Amino acid sequence: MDNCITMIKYQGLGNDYLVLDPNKNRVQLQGKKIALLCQRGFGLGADGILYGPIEIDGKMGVRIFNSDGSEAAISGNGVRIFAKYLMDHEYVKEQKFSIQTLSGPIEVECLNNRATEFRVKMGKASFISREIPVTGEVREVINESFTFHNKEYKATCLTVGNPHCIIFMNQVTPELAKELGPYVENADEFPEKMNLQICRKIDTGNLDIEIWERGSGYTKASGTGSCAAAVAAYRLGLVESRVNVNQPGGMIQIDIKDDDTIYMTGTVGYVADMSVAESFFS
Ligand SMILES: N[C@@H](CCC[C@H](N)C(=O)O)C(=O)O
Repeated sequence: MDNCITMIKYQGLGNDYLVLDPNKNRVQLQGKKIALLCQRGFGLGADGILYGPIEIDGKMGVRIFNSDGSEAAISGNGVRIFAKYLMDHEYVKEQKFSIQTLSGPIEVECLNNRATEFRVKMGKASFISREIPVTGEVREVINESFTFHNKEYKATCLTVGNPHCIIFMNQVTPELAKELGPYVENADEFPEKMNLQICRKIDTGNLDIEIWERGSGYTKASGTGSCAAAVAAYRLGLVESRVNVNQPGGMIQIDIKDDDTIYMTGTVGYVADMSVAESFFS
């Protein structure tokens, strides 16, 4: 049998990631191999891969890859999952610590003794076109008309370390997210592509979203997507500063502070240790 590489699968509200620890496996990650590993037919199946702990800017960090092999600067569910991995494998012993990502340092706090719930300081959002990015003159992209798949939509775009497009609707369904998602993800107005959340306001404390992720497609949950939907709804005066974001995989709670700092609270779960054929990496 091939020499095996160990990977550990976790999920955050059904948004599943494989953790590959280079300190335990001598392997190099390549984009096309990531896509193969994440396939749910020929591979292990996952929405992405978390590669770490590695050093980023001199601190303990993680690199985040989508299932198509593209790299993301940040993943909300991914950060909670990686925080659990670090505690499960005794890289950290404190309840509060920081994880370095390509989007910068992310402060996490473990909320229980089983390391299955975390509160994460996700930083601040920006609606400024140049920072998201969205093409055209520099402006805040709020309730702006876009045409996707020959139909006009009002969309609010923002970055929470990665780019998000929020479209409020009276009804959200997986089918609509899957139909609209690829057009939004690859629209010419979004030079670094785009994550889409279609969003329905339930009341001033609850939203319902369906998700199409840049580089991963339809997923059951998104931490950054939850942050983006909550902040967009708050900016539009639709919700209070504490919002439960409901999605197919469960609920993520978002708190927006007076200084606009976003906090995300949500659960994570261990799934399995997996031995992977070395041929996946050669
Ligand atoms: N599921 C993640 C988002 C992962 C990154 C996203 N696909 C991107 O490319 O920006 C989350 O929980 O935030």
